[in-house]
Amino acid sequence: MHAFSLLAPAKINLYLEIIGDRADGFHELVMVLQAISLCDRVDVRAGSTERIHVSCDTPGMPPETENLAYKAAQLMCEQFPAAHAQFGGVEIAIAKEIPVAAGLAGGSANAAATLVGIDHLWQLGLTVPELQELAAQLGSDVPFCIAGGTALATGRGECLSAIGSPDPLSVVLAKSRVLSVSTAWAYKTHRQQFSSTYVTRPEDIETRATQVHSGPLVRAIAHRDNKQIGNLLRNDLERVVLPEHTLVAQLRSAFLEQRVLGAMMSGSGPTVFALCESPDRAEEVMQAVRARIDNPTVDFWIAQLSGAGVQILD
Ligand SMILES: C[C@@](CO)(OP(=O)(O)O)[C@H](O)COP(=O)(O)OP(=O)(O)OC[C@H]1O[C@@H](n2ccc(N)nc2=O)[C@H](O)[C@@H]1O
Ligand SMILES: Nc1ncnc2c1ncn2[C@@H]1O[C@H](COP(=O)(O)OP(=O)(O)O)[C@@H](O)[C@H]1O
Repeated sequence: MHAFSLLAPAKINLYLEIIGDRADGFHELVMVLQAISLCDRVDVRAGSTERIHVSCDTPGMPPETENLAYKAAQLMCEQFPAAHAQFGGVEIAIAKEIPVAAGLAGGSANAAATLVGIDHLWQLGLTVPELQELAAQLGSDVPFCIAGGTALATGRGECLSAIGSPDPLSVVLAKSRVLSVSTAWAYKTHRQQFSSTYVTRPEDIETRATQVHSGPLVRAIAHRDNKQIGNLLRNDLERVVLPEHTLVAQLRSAFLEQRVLGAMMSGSGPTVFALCESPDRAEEVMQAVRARIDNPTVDFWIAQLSGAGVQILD
């Protein structure tokens, strides 16, 4: 085959606790990451020349060589020069459904799909852990995007362990088109304001990760206790983003007024999500929040929690 089409799912964070600083300048995290059914489509095909080419149907994307999919292809060319020489360059076409810079890991998902697509195109037969190791060189969230589903993520987000999966609950997403939050800014501001609470001893970091792994949220997920899952959502970055961006805080409150299972900002935002028991309930909640917020810059989506990662389409 000279071409593969892949689905690249977005993620939400059900849990994001900032534990401390890392020597590499990043933050030590404990997260529960959850794939959702909102997907980009990534087409990867053999190129007619040696070069990498990335096209995308969405305006406002970074220059081609800054695209995370380009960086993923470049990494594969560097790591597998013989396959690159044998099969030539790659052409990548991205059809975006996942909003850009939303806290939903759209770019990371595109990079993960590119790694999987090139693995197939060049018949490398890489394992999931091998793909995840390459993915970690591209960004903290990229390893998760390879296999998706539900996972506990530690380190800077790249160390993954499997946990149970929740019911395929419905999720309403809301994001303003005019708001953007820099991930680097969010973490830096958190450090400036809250580093006095950071844990520094490696054994304490380990203990905290273990506590979350065997703790209430992971148990609620394993028992499919939807009410508890909603109650136990946590995102430490809300402490810096909500005071700065009142619309994010308003969306979160408007969802909670609808008595959803739970509502929270995803990642560094600005997307806010709400968990609902069914697609009908999600539709009802979306209509009510849209009317309540009455802001034409806010877009809404309905999706489902998903057990999938990057998928190759037939
Ligand atoms: C906040 C989260 C939560 O899932 O997601 P998004 O909001 O980006 O979707 C992630 O931690 C983002 O992951 P990702 O978007 O892959 O981040 P990276 O490119 O690796 O890092 C972007 C910047 O965020 C900061 N960063 C990221 C991860 C981490 N553990 N500590 C950090 O301090 C660093 O300043 C880094 O330069
Ligand atoms: N393929 C891509 N899709 C989306 N954004 C990308 C992509 N490649 C690079 N980016 C850049 O990555 C940044 C983060 O975007 P994205 O991955 O969508 O969100 P987030 O990191 O908030 O989850 C954006 O500012 C965008 O310029």
